[in-house]
Order: sequence, then structure tokens, then C-alpha cells
Amino acid sequence: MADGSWYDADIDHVIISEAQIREKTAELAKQVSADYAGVDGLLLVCVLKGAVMFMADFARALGRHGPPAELDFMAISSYGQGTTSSGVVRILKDLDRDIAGRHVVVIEDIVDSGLTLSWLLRYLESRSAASVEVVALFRKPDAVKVPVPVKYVGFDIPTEFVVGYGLDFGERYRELPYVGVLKPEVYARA
Ligand SMILES: O=P(O)(O)OC[C@H]1O[C@H](OP(=O)(O)OP(=O)(O)O)[C@H](O)[C@@H]1O
Ligand SMILES: Nc1nc2[nH]cnc2c(=O)[nH]1
Ligand SMILES: [Mg+2]
Repeated sequence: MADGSWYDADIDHVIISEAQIREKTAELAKQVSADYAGVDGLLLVCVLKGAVMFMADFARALGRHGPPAELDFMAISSYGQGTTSSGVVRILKDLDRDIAGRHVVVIEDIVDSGLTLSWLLRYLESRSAASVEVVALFRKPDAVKVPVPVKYVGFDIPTEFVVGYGLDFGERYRELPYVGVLKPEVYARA
């Protein structure tokens, strides 16, 4: 449907295309680059697994402009296998280094209820970062349960469960290059 890949049979419709993601990522990287000009060693923190694609593309886009950045990864999970947040956040992998005094930019794929991010921001601030801001590629403004300060937002999308570009359903569909909504029968057979 979208580009002829075998997953397309499961996709009802595309919400954001690969080209739109590419364009927006470049735009966000330019904004961050301008705002952090002069900062040496910005620390990008990727929230695994969902943000893995966005981190890779965003970091490369930032690399065209600077400032120089380091990359670190946290794995936290609040969704389990389903489509609603449990609200219980588990750290599966912590940061490798101390972030005290560092300028941190959190790279997130999506802000839905806001539960994951509000937990993460509290966690990072408790570790004495000099500053913490968030870049989120997608946000569902009508789904937010806990308001979180997200300085850089790519796309506001409707309150629907989406997959692709890092976002999974039962660990599948993360490798889709676009973001879309699954056909109802996919949930029925899960
Ligand atoms: O705003 P919220 O309602 O908290 O939802 C957003 C979070 O949910 C997803 O992660 P998930 O817990 O599914 O883990 P994953 O990234 O490994 O898929 C997504 O990647 C965000 O981190
Ligand atoms: N795959 C996926 N994970 C999410 N986590 C929070 N919202 C979503 C969503 O819409 N899709
Ligand atoms: Mg998930």
C-alpha cells in the first residue's frame, strides 16, 4: 500500500510518510543546532526501543550542523505487549555515564499519555543535568494524561495507536519507514 513492502498488507492507512519524517527531522535538527550553538558535548539520550530510528536519523541530521554531540541510550518500558500504557515504568537499561552538569536532549519517538516522559524527566533531573529538553517526533495532544514540557515536537497526530519508524505492536512493525495505523483484523489475530 505505502511502498510495496510485505508489511503493507497489515497497514490500514499511512499517517506520516517517510519523506515527511525526513523533512521534519532535518528541521528539528536545525532548530536544536541553533539553540545549542556553542555547547560542547551535547548529550543525546535515546529512549529505546521506540526512538531508535529517530535517534539515528536525528543524530545524523544534527551532525551536519553541530554542535558536537555524544549519544547515550536508556531502555525503559511501560507498554508491555498491548496498546495502552501500564503507567509502570521499568528501567531495562540505564545510562552509561554520569550526566551531572551536562546539557541533555532526550530523543523520543512519541508522547502519548506522557507517563513515560514525565517519569524520565524526573529521573534525569534527579541526576543533576545542567539542562534537559525533549525532542519528540510525534505527540498525541488529546491523549496526554500528564502534561510534559516538550520543547521540540515533530507532528501532532490523532489519538490512535500507530506503528512504524520504531513504534511496535507486539515488537513488530518497528522497521517500517513510515508511520501508519494497523487494520482492525491485525488486532483480532494477535
Ligand atoms: O506517553 P506514553 O503513554 O508513556 O507513551 C510513550 C512511550 O511508549 C512507547 O514506549 P514503550 O513503553 O512501548 O516501549 P518501546 O519503546 O520499547 O516500544 C514509546 O516509545 C514511548 O516511549
Ligand atoms: N507502537 C506504539 N507505541 C506507543 N506508545 C505510546 N503510544 C504509542 C502508539 O501509538 N504506538
Ligand atoms: Mg512499544
